[in-house]
Amino acid sequence: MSNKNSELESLSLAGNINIWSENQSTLEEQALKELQTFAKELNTAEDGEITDDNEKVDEKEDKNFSLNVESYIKQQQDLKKRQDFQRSLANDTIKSNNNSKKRKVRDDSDLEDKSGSEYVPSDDEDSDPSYNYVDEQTVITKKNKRKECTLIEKTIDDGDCKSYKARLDLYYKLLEQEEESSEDDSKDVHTVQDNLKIPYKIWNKLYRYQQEGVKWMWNIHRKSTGGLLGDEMGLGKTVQVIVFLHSLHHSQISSCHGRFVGLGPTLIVCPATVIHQWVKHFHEWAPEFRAAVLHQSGSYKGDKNRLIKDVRKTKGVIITTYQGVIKYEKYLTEHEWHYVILDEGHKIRNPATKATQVVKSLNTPHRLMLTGSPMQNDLTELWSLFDFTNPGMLGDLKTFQEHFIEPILQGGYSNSTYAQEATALSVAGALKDLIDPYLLRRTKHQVQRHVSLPNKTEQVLFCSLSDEQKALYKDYLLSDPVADILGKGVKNWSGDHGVRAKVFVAITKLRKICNHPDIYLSDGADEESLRFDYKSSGKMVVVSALLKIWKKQGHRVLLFTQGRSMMEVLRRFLDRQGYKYLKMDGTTAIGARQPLIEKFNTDSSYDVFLLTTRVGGLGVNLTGANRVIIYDPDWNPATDTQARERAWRIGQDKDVTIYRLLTAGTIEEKMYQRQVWKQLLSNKILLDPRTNKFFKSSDLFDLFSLQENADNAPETVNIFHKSRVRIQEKLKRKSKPKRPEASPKRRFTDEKLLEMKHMAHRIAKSLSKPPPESADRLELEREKRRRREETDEAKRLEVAELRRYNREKAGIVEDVHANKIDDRDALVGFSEALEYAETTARLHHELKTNNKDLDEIADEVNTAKETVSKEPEKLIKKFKKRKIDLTGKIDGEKIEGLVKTETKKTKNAEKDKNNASNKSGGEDDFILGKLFNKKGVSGAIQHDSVVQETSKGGSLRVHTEAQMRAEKSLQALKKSRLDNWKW
Ligand SMILES: Nc1ncnc2c1ncn2[C@@H]1O[C@H](COP(=O)(O)OP(=O)(O)OP(=O)(O)O)[C@@H](O)[C@H]1O
Repeated sequence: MSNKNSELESLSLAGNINIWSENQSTLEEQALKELQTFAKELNTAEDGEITDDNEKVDEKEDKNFSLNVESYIKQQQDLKKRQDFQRSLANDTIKSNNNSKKRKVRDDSDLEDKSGSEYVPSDDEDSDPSYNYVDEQTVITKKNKRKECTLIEKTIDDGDCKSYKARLDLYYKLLEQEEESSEDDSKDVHTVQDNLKIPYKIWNKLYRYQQEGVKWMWNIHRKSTGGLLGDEMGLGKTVQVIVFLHSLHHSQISSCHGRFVGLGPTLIVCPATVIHQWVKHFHEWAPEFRAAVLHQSGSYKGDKNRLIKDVRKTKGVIITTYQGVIKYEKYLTEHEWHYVILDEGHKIRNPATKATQVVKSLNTPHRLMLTGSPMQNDLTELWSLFDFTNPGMLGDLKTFQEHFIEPILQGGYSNSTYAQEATALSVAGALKDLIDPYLLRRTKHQVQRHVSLPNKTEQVLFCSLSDEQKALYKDYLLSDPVADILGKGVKNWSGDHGVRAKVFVAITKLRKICNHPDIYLSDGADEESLRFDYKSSGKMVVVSALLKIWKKQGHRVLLFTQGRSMMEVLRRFLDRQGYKYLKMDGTTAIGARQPLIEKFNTDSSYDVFLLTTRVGGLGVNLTGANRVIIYDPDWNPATDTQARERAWRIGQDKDVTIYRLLTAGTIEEKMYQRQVWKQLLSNKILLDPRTNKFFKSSDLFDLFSLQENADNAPETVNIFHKSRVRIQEKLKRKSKPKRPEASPKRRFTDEKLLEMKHMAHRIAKSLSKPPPESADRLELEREKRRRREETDEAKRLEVAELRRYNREKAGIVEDVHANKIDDRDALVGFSEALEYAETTARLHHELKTNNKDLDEIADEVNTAKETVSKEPEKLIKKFKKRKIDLTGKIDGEKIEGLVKTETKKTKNAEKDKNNASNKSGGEDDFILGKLFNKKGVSGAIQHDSVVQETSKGGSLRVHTEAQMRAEKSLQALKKSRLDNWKW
């Protein structure tokens, strides 16, 4: 049921929603009945509480996937041979499967989720694998236990002691060989703050910010507190933690009054999908550690309590899931752990769940949490996370709610008063200061210079409803259940379970219609009669177009959807269209997940990986793809963000494009708007307390409406007009060139313009002193030589000045190019300045390289001046046509690139990169153009620029009163800490 609860909670978070309803018990009962059916059919919950039955089936499946220990040892010794064999086997199997396609289609019908339990999001990680189709080559059903999973290989953990020892022997042997052949002294260690020792060969493999991360963990270790490593997804949190643990082990420092020397027994809790990824990382980064999986998919098949004791004795690491801590609570809580580490720690964001309570009760002096999305829906979640890492630091929940959450929320609404806004700013600032020492968060943008990730573009595409969808949507809005919700008088609907259930059911129906009308129609109907034609869904038409183009361009795609029935529709579509794909959702056995991921990453013949957002979107590395489609939005922004980050992370070398699909004018737009609101709230605490407020409070009428003109102007595009993608305008401009309308806004002051012109003149003058009229050829040569002999330093200064100047101009030109500057004077000003600068820079270069003599140069400078004064319009046109980027490049060329000798080396690299990014940008434009033209996309916005908007400094004034309020909040917190002292 917690799936439903989280949905309902999200709904209730949707602002000040007021509805009117009478207690109509029949409808309520009906709604509750539907909910119960959903829960039964779904069989799992958000926090993954699974039934024993599920675990049994899971165990069975996982056993089937396990390789035995002996074969594992052999496998390690002769890995390459086996891989070759498997590759040939793969080819054979693919061939044979192609032949038996017809048979497979018949099997697939067995696999259909007949329950109709969707559209409840399948957010679980350990769902019932009562059927399980690992991929198109591997089909396992309850009825038909046929299995062709020999292709799948999984990392074996160290649960089984024999296999651990065998792995260690092999590792030490390899190490010995390596040390013999290497001239380096690999025993050299790097020392952090006097006593934490890390072998250089590991330390040097870390990126600079990762080294900082290790230092930060060491600092909080020494302070005996906990902390939250909140780096953005894919920056290597797992790696940093493993290196830190390894260095503790290596340093053999005694801690906790001698109870632990080096690293003591450690417990890692993570989502099921990534347990084997952890093992893999341990084997790679700290092979000495015994990393044992406490889960059915682990190699240890005996009594789990024995395993725990055994691993503790060898000071090893136990890796388990959030369900695992519940299941083995008794065993886990009776021991002391040196470290407890929660991966994807936001899983305990709900303070009331069992998993949260159990992990908080574990006995340990050191708690670390890893999550790329520390705050997802609201501030209570942040409290819950810090209540684990630093118990009591944020006081009790009630005090925190009253003194922090309330004032921050109040100031976040667009209809809040100035005083509320100022108070929110102060309180958010105070909260940020409080948590800062215990939260280390680096964004990809911040560490870009270290990791050099490729470009990423992320756009939200607003798709039209098909006629059939539109008719169904309208019908449903006019139906009795919706009339009932909207019609009568319950004000505080979110507190009324009956009404909440009804709202939930109604929203679910609307979401189904948006995804595919047949999913909605299949509720209770005979599915066989439905065709699931892709053309019946506006979004699927867009998916079809995107996949077609990407296939041609050689891009590989992650296709995420929320629920299993939509996944099934997409799967049929991929089958019919002949795409080669893999598939992973809650029904995929845990042990099969990591091998599937590896398979997709390494076998480029797969076009698409079809995933449910919550299972495939969390923690895994899917860099084999460079295109991502998020088919339907989640209420929780972090779920979608996590999904998109699977491809754009360390290890990705291609530019990544992400499209989030929304059906214009419908409930999906409202969901996206809620996402943005939550994201901004999270930014307020984690990034910048001055984050803009923008959101109006929505009401139920707003949720249950259809914006009829959405095909022309989706509401969201209007709200975030600044982030609009102007493809349509570009297209229009292409067909009919138009002079841009003059903007009343002047972007540059007269002084600025004058300054720009003077600067250009000065540069021009200094570079092109005309030769004396009477000078003969010899005189000229002498003059040239004399100038050449000017000190290099002086020349360098000139060049530096030019570069600085040009960089400034490039920014301006970009603004003009993006139509942000339309003022004619400003245009003339900057065109003049740029023309001078460009001409003179070129001439300067030619002067240096002796390509021209001074006479010619003087002539050219004069011509340039004349052009500027006579034909400003021509110049404007010229510069407006040219592509400029902020790094100072025009048409992909650096202006300062004219000074070739100095920039040659970097120039090539820059140019390549630039070409690549232009290429991908061009491809995106091309695709958007196609979609806008024919495929029913009515608008697009840049997602990142929507969520990164922060308010301009001057709009918020911090009042003394607001500061006093923040002070009061802190006092209340201190008092609460004293009252509940536990840290
Ligand atoms: N220093 C490094 N050198 C080489 N590869 C690295 C390094 N750091 C991280 N990686 C690789 O980058 C990828 C992402 O790392 P990891 O899974 O630890 O990220 P994460 O921050 O935990 O992501 P998420 O939040 O999505 O779980 C992995 O494939 C990992 O092996």
